[in-house]
Amino acid sequence: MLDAGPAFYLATSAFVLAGLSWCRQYWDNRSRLSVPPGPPSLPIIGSILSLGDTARPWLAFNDWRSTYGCDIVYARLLGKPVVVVNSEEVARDLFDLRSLIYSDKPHIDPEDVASFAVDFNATLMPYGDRWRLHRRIYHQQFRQAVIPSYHTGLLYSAHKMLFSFLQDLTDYTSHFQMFTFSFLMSMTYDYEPKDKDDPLVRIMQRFLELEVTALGAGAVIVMETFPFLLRLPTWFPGATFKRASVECLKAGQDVKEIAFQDFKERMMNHVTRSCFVADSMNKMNGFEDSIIETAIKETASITFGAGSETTASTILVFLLAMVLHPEVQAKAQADIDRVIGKDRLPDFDDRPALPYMDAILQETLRWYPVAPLGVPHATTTSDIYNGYFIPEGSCRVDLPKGLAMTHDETKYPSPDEFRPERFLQEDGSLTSDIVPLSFGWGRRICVGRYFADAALWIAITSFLATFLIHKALDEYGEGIPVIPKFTTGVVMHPETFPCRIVPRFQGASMERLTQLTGLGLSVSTAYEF
Ligand code: HEM
Repeated sequence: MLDAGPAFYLATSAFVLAGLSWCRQYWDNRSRLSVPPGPPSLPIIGSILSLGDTARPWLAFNDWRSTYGCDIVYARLLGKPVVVVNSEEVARDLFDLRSLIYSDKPHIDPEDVASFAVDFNATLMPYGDRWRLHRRIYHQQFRQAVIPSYHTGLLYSAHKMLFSFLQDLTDYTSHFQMFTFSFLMSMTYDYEPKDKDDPLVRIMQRFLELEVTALGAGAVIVMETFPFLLRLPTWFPGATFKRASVECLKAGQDVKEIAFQDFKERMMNHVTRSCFVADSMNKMNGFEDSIIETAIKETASITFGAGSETTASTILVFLLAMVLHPEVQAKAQADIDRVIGKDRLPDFDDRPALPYMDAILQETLRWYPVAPLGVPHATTTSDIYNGYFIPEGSCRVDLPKGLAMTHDETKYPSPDEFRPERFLQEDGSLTSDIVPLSFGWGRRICVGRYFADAALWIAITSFLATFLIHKALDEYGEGIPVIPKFTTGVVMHPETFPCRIVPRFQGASMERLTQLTGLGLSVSTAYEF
């Protein structure tokens, strides 16, 4: 090789020079390139004034798309660079095709107590080895192929939800919440919560509340990505925030340890069945390897937070759509009666024969995505996209899928209307559009999406098979109008609305439901509220 001669050295030098010249040109271009268009920026506050309703930033993000005529918009918000991705095409290009650059998450200041409180949450975890291990554990348990193994458990939780409705036809929010608590706790720890006050549920909820509303996921995302949201309102003074951080740290310990230790004790006594923790510990040798055991403990503790509010909120959106659209409800119930009849309840085997129910589910996810901003991604290096410079590191890349993507008029005409038909072909079969938009993108796409899909389908189909929902009546017997209003936050849901839920069939009773479910449930074993 050393004797390769002048030709070799000349070729090598030419190659190196060409490389250097390319790099030079690249850096020169980069320094000349501008960031994507966006709202005017003032010193210190950046573009906050252009946001309008700061509690619903996705509305402004969506407007910026037409104002700046671009699907990718750049803004500085109180010193933080934010790149807003406003179309499916750009999201696919960046998050799917350039996932190596766009899979990080906004970094939480390590000095902050909050960073310890939520550092085991995969949703917020920096892109790296720890996240990869967590993702592998989730993937093993939630990949599409294993979802049928959860069907029996999901069906059981859905049937319990029906019993709860028969007991109390008014408290629909609690029934949907309890449905999610039931399937998440039994799927994760083989633990069946007795009621909303169940001690393990309370521990999980306490952490979730602190994480979402007081501190963690919600506030950290808000703090890191939309700090203007924190600075504007007066109800979030610094002292409260510090106290909440410490509380969240303690709650985070509880959420990891208590349910896991409870599970281990039951396992020692050989009274546990297959579930997320049991299967992961067995498959990955968690009993021998403390790093694996810790990762399983952490991943398990997050399933409740990641899956409960998102799923229950989506079912509430469905309920709102049904009260506003009796014609959709009637069509779905006619389908259910035709396929299933009245002598049994829906099962997962019925799903292929009920495309209209799937269309309702897809339309629900599209109409009001419950996580309209998704969870922000961050770039690990700078990038050039379509001639625009995307800054490195601290750049937060947001996903306002709430409106820009799921309400894209070219793809979904009259996007504010609830029309399940948009997901059906002329012959009544489903289109290939499955709205993955609600579940994120690329390597960080929601790892529980197939599981959530199964849970949502069985919940809404079982509900429509058994109950009717109407407008509530005023004192004159007139229907009370329902005006949709939504909470704000990282996960949002419809505010409580008046409605009247009634059993579909005469003679619907606990006994009849016991017969139909075949699970031996009775008044005494249904949830108590
Ligand atoms: C309707 C229900 C659900 C919705 C709308 C939803 C939505 C999302 C979204 C938007 C993300 C962020 C994706 C991104 O960063 O691009 C996410 C991440 C995640 N979700 Fe879900 N989710 C749902 C249910 C669930 C369930 C049932 C589970 C688990 C049992 C789950 C577990 C997770 C986890 C672990 C992540 C973090 C993934 C990662 O960063 O690698 N989700 N979800």
